[in-house]
Amino acid sequence: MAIFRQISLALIALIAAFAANRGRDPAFAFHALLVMAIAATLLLWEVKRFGDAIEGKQRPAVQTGYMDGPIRAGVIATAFWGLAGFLVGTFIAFQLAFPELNFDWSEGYANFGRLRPLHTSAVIFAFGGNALIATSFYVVQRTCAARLWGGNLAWFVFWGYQLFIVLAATGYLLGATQSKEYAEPEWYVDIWLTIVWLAYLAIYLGTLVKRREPHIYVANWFYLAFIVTVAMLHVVNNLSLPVSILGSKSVQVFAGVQDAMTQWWYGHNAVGFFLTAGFLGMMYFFVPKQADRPIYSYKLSIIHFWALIFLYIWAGPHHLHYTALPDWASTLGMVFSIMLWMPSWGGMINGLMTLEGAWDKIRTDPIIRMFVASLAFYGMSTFEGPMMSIRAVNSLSHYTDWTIGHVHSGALGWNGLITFGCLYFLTPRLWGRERMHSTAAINWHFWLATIGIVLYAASMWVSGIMEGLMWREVDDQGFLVNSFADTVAAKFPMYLVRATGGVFYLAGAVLMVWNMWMTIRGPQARAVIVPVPAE
Ligand code: HEM
Ligand code: HEM
Ligand SMILES: [Cu+2]
Repeated sequence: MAIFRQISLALIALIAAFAANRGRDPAFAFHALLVMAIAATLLLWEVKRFGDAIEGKQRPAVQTGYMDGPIRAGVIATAFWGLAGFLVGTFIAFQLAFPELNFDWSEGYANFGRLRPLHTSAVIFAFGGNALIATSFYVVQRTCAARLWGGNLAWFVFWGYQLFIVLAATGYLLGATQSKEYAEPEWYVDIWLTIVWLAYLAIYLGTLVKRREPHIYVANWFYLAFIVTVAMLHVVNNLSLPVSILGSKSVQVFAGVQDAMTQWWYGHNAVGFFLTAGFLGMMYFFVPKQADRPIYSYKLSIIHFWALIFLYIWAGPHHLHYTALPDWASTLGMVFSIMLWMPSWGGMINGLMTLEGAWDKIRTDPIIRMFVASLAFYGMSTFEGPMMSIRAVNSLSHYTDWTIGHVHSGALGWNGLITFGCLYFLTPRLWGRERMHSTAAINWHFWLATIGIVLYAASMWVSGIMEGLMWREVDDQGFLVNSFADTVAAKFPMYLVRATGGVFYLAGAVLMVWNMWMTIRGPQARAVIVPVPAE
């Protein structure tokens, strides 16, 4: 086996070296070099291990308890990419307020157009994705009373996913993009992600199959729906033909309005299954755990699960109102979006009511407070979304900052806060510490993040509705009153407020990373935590 691995690594390094030499554009050549360097390093490491094994230097792997190594790595990666993504978000927020920040010397690498997809991918896929993979590995083992299936395959998923992130991010900076929002990476990066994702699915299913608990806890349903659906969305939306096997550019197999519809079927369900179903999986495990209460209603969780899965898939056309899309499709998207309000609030109510009998914890436990605020923002953005999907409302909100505000009340409020709560839950447990280093710092983080979100959302509502109304304004002769540049100038104060919100949010995250660092460095808890078969 070892010799087989070494031969494969050597072959990969060789092919990558050839591709780097013949690559047609800088992004492709750089990525080939990167893959070559990684394969060569792994090869050296393999050879060294091989030598150590022969000399009998290797210690036997610890085979007790759960497989928590990749989860610890995932917790660190989540915090790291979170910081990177928020930092870039704050920087592009300042770029929108002060265009001079698009420096001449960084034109073509760090101008707004290149950094914006870097931000969206960093926060959604790197921060959110690592949080989902790490928590899902934690939850599936605890609720199935089984170690992860596939052994070191979990490490392959962790490192393979980080490689995907680095390929995507450096690709954007070097100008490789297929120009599909939230699906910018080019063909070879997509193929790599497909391989990693199928391994992730195999681990998850394998662990469920070998479970020692007869019952499959509902959190696993949500995680599984997320993994399966994202695989399907990713493959279909990225069907494209490379122009050359030695270049990054590719051409979509769909054209025109079919391409647009496929893209927003993907884009909307990335929200529905990546940013919602997966995060609901988190909610169903970590909220009851932290509150020390059973979930409010198991029946409700099953009903809203199936309703959510069935309705989300049809709502994509609300991103394409008033386009070449046929009216019936646009109406269909609108109707399903409005119906979607009910299962969304079903989830929120189930999470919030789990605190029944433990409401006092909102006052005393800052982690619970984060979960509650997160659910409140989930409720808010899933009320706003159905409203914005109504064609008449969308004719005002579309293309404006209202959409940006909607995105971030969901992203910063719901996804961000629940992830922070989970990181605070996991860090002491995974490193065998009694508790987080500083509870006061968690409290501060909560307030900094909340103020940041409020500044962000409020400024974008004002600026969005203002610019929407300014675009529509006509004089008594029917001529437009405002030029486009007028609306941009009018938005300046709101852009400042939004960027300030970003600084608050980022500051909270810095505090969290410090707190995690101090916890991990701190003394081991006296009573060593013994793994419990099923929680
Ligand atoms: C410090 C925190 C953050 C700041 C300051 C920030 C700022 C920004 C800015 C300035 C834009 C571009 C808006 C435009 O083009 O007009 C943007 C877009 C976006 N951000 Fe953030 N962001 C932050 C955190 C996040 C997080 C945590 C997520 C997701 C989990 C997120 C997801 C997105 C998405 C999806 C878009 C694209 C929106 C669209 O095209 O409609 N952001 N962000
Ligand atoms: C019932 C639930 C929801 C519905 C019906 C809904 C509906 C909508 C609508 C109508 C738009 C504006 C489309 C446009 O005018 O271009 C939109 C944009 C968006 N929403 Fe939601 N939303 C929901 C929940 C959420 C949540 C919870 C999040 C984040 C966690 C989210 C993230 C986004 C993003 C990222 C966009 C911007 C897409 C783009 O780049 O243009 N949505 N949503
Ligand atoms: Cu949508």
